[in-house]
Amino acid sequence: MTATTTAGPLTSPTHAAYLAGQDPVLTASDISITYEVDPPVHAVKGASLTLHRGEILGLAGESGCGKTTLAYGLNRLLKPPAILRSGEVTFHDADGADVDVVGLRGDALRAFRWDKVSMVFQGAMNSLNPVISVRDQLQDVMTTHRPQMSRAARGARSAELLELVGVDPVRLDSFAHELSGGMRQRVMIAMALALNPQVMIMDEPTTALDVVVQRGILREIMKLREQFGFAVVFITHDLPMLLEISDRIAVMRDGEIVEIDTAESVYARAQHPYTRTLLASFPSLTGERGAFVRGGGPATEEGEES
Ligand SMILES: Nc1ncnc2c1ncn2[C@@H]1O[C@H](COP(=O)(O)OP(=O)(O)OP(=O)(O)O)[C@@H](O)[C@H]1O
Repeated sequence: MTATTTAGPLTSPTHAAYLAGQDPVLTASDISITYEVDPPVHAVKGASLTLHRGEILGLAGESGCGKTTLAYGLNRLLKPPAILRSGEVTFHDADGADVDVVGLRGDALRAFRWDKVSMVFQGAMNSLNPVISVRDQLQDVMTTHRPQMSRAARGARSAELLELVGVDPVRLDSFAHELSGGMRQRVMIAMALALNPQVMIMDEPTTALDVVVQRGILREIMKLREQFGFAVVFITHDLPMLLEISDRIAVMRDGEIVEIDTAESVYARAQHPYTRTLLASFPSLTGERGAFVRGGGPATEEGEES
């Protein structure tokens, strides 16, 4: 299989066939982001991506290649010294409206974040507020974004959210230090799910966790995606993990997306030398792949990680 373009990321006819039936939910074109430090760091250079409704798009690449910066750009979370130098981001709402994300300001921007596109940040499990209970942290999201919701409805939704992510609602009264790392991360995912977003951006959501806990959480994310149909941008340097969970994979190097294809094509016929180097750097890929997460088995229960 040969590359279809000389400029832009490498891709394949398999990818073109995959795209045929897809409905975009988020389109980013020609995104360039610079950290205005001395000397400036051009962290993202003309990256374009389309995320489709309900798909898991993996964003792979070594540490420092610009994955987090691009994700922040998609969700308008960049802070100085980061500057979006060029590019457009369009959110294609399920109600049919196209939203110019770069142009959003004030209340419209606050309403967009969490409501339409939510994010699970790198190291998020350590960003739970230590002096506020899980209940209050979950309810905070609803009080801010759904002020019309009754107290009873917020309470019921908080319990439901914990159940959805595989945490016993008895934990609503817990504080962060009383929870395992896996449980904390599940709570962060519950917060990101709270408003039924159409897109979730997950930046290394399981990297700090041991492998069994990691697997349990990945299975939960895939199950929730099936159930609610949100799309996911899943960011990690762990390419084998992405091969298991993603529909498509974009490979980023030095601020550019160098290859984008279906997970199957990346695994079987990676075209870019950098993608091949990344694949070769994971010896585990020579063995069985995907059996654990995709192959089912019981979802991880709370007790498994305590
Ligand atoms: N606040 C900052 N000021 C200056 N440069 C920065 C800043 N934050 C990130 N960078 C630089 O921008 C580039 C991209 O960083 P980014 O964190 O987006 O990469 P990444 O692929 O997400 O890596 P990691 O997985 O380690 O987070 C790197 O060269 C990084 O050093």
